[in-house]
Amino acid sequence: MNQSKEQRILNFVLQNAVRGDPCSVMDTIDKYCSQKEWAMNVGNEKGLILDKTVEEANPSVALELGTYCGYSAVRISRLLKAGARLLTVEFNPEFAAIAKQMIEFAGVQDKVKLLEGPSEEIIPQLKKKYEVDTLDFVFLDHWKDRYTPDTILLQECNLLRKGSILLADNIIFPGAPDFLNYVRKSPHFKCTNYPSHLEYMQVEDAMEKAVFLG
Ligand SMILES: CCCNc1ncnc2c1ncn2[C@@H]1O[C@H](/C=C/CNC(=O)c2cc(-c3ccc(F)cc3)cc(O)c2O)[C@H](C)[C@H]1O
Ligand SMILES: [Mg+2]
Repeated sequence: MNQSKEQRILNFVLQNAVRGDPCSVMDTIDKYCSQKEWAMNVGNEKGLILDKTVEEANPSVALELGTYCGYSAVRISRLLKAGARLLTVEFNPEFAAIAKQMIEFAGVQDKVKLLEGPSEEIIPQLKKKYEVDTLDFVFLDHWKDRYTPDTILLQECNLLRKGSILLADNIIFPGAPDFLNYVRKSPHFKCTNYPSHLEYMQVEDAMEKAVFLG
């Protein structure tokens, strides 16, 4: 059975990156996806915006929706302080298996908990099953039409506190128009837009930061 693109990306990392070195893993994925096969990792340009937002949040507990191959899970978790953790949610078993290997190869497995399943099922379990009080940082990078329902669900589950930082990828391309409308119109969020480019392409994209005001 021939390999998937995601399997080829993982194999390229296993053969070319430095085990235990998150930056080497990120750089190797970016090299493969810019030179050989495009893939929807957040990439290095928007990755820098992600880095700065994670550093601003300095989270004890972070959540990522849409693990895919684990690129942003590695990127986020490398910045976490001792004892801090990232919960990352992926419902496709093949991608979850690839991401798990990517996270372990990068050596960040002690900071990352990969939760396999749909976000709408997992979010309501975070408090009781995963011992979460509130989330300090949330990275939204899953199906774009799920950003809004999951943001509403996070509020309904009391998982956000005054100052919780949400960061959403792909505001322009593929776009998340209903999410943009929702957070910008909501009195409960203070929004900031960060223009950038689509990963590995010269196409406009942007990220949106939405700080929960309580
Ligand atoms: C209903 C279940 C919801 N709950 C869920 N619960 C758990 N996991 C979920 C849920 N919904 C989805 N996932 C997982 O997250 C991942 C999905 C990621 C989606 N990302 C994009 O679609 C995108 C496209 C482009 C793009 C740009 C230009 C192009 F030309 C083409 C594509 C660029 C980008 O940066 C992009 O992030 C993964 C594949 C999928 O299994
Ligand atoms: Mg994305």
